[in-house]
Amino acid sequence: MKAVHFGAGNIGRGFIGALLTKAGYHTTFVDVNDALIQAINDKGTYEVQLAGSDDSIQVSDVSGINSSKEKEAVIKAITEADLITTAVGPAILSIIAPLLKDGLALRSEEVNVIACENMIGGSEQLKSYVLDHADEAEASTIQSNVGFPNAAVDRIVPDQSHADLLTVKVEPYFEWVVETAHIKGQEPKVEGMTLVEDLTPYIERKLFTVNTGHAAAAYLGRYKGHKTIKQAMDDQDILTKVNGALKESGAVLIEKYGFTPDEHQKYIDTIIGRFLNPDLSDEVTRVGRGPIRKLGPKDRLVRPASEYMKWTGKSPDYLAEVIAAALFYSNEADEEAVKLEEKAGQLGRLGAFKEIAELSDEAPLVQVVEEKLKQLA
Ligand SMILES: NC(=O)C1=CN([C@@H]2O[C@H](COP(=O)(O)OP(=O)(O)OC[C@H]3O[C@@H](n4cnc5c(N)ncnc54)[C@H](O)[C@@H]3O)[C@@H](O)[C@H]2O)C=CC1
Ligand SMILES: O=P(O)(O)OC[C@H]1O[C@](O)(CO)[C@@H](O)[C@@H]1O
Repeated sequence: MKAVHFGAGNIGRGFIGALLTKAGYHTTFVDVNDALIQAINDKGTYEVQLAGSDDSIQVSDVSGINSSKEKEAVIKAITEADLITTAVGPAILSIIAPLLKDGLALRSEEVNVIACENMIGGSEQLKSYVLDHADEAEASTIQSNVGFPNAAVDRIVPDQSHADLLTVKVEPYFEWVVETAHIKGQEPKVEGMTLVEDLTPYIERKLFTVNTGHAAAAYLGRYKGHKTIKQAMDDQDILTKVNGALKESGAVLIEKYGFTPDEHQKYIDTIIGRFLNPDLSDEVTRVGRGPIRKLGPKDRLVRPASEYMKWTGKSPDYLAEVIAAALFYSNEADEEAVKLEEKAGQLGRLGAFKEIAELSDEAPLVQVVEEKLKQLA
């Protein structure tokens, strides 16, 4: 069996690629990072270290293609693949779409494309980008043959620094949930992949707990000058606020999806334990990366804060403080952080927030964030 995986980064090598290989797939990584691709092809194997133990997994039977240099090779790999996955980041899905379209349009057999990104509806979004580049005949072929099932992926994989470029250290915990609704042909059989009929409760619980809590630690931590998530979480004031933010997002999840308060609290506690893992050094700048995306209307901060107001009628004080801290976020190495600062310079922080979160002056959340901005200023 052959898999093509776009993005040989942290999640690509440390999570999806490792599971695909274990399930018996030869995995071809497609990436634009030449050093990574060369190393994959030179070695044909890499190590995944499990944080907190001496255990590691040797991932073999892998190869790589540099998509900026070898487009025809990528197209060929797509036409031969039994499964296609991505972990490139939400903003890159539109960039890989034209090449993906070229390969998918040549297929006569069914295949599934699973976007493993931190976003709701990632695979469907990728499908729409792919179809944007297809003519009528290509679109018809792709609609008939290609499934784009949505997925949720959860495993903390920090940025890496090892003597071997390919080695990747991951937390032992992982969850990969794929929705069956849009699968074409046979369901993929990958140990560690859970198939569900309705992904919504899984993706929302994950995005609005793991990612909301992580973002809270990152933005509050950065605001107070902490370097890593662990350092931020060891600050009692931040720990209290992260728990507060998760109580607010949790209240919505419990109402909407019927999780019991006890089971949801256990889920939160497990996640807090994961953030405190002493064997993973995760920089607040990695977790806070892309603040404009993270302040978007459907993402991990604004969506739960707005829904908390709607479902409980109460003020989302903790989430609003995290949003305010995010509006103070600064990192000159992060393109979105630079843009956010420019926008805040032009419109003021509240103005920038309204534009990014697509909220009007009258939106109740805007008023709460305004108060929190005054307190942080
Ligand atoms: N790192 C983590 O703990 C987790 C990350 N995710 C999600 O997984 C996705 C990937 O994240 P990471 O692996 O952390 O990022 P990463 O930055 O380590 O990996 C992304 C890879 O995509 C490659 N890439 C960029 N442009 C490309 C293009 N045009 N074609 C092919 N490859 C391209 C990059 O060179 C890089 O190797 C994101 O959506 C992230 O939200 C989800 C769960 C956990
Ligand atoms: O990958 P993103 O969406 O930029 O956000 C970082 C977040 O994603 C993760 O990498 C994995 O869920 C978390 O570590 C963190 O919450």
